[in-house]
Amino acid sequence: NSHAHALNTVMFTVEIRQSPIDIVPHQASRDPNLSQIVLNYDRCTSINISNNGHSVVVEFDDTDDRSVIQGGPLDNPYRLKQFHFHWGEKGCEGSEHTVSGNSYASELHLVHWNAVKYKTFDEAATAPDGLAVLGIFLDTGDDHRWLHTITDALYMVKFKGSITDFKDFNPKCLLPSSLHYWTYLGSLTTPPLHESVIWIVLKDPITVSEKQLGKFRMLLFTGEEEDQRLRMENNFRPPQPLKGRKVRSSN
Ligand SMILES: Cc1cc(=S)c(O)co1
Ligand SMILES: [Zn+2]
Repeated sequence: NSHAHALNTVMFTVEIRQSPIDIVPHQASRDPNLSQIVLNYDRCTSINISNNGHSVVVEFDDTDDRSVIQGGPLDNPYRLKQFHFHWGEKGCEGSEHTVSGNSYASELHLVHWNAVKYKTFDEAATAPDGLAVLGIFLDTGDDHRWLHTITDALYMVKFKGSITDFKDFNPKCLLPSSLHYWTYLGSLTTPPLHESVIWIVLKDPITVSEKQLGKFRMLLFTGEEEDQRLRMENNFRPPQPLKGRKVRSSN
């Protein structure tokens, strides 16, 4: 009898540019050719806020170049698609990138995609120069005067799969005073971990209060219909091997 030979080829992806990483400032090379980054968010259109079971996400209208990031390591403008956060269960950890081994309480990711070279976000998300993610550290201290707009809406997206309108929010209010940054080539930090991200991590954190951060920890990983309720916390990936990559520093 004939043997059915299944041609099951096993595919291995070689992971050489994974994120996040530990950033060691004095090992980063100051690159005079690195211009400042420019954020043109004034005409941004926020649409909704949702809980996707990994984080809380605010999405934007990315059908044209109304809100883009450019300059720095980027060859062309990248369109703002969404922003989301990563956080811990207590103040001392929660960020994804670390600085000389030190974590911040949380990290905000503003996700942009290269609409000049690629037709859709999904196509860009698998290309080596497809995405540009701006990372901003959150430190704990005083209340952040604008973050309450987001934390006041979190009760509406407590459960995985929940979504609600979230209009007229401009994330420019979440930026620190300085746009000095580190940049390196990396990946998404959640599955499918595509190696498609040009990372731009701001050196200066913003400050938010423990009370405001605590509201993120009331979110759930689980859906309303599930009997198990799992608090959404520690949704951060630990630092990954640098594998010889160079981190550059803006002036
Ligand atoms: C697209 C995207 C980017 C990041 S950094 C994330 O955590 C999830 O999805
Ligand atoms: Zn992220």
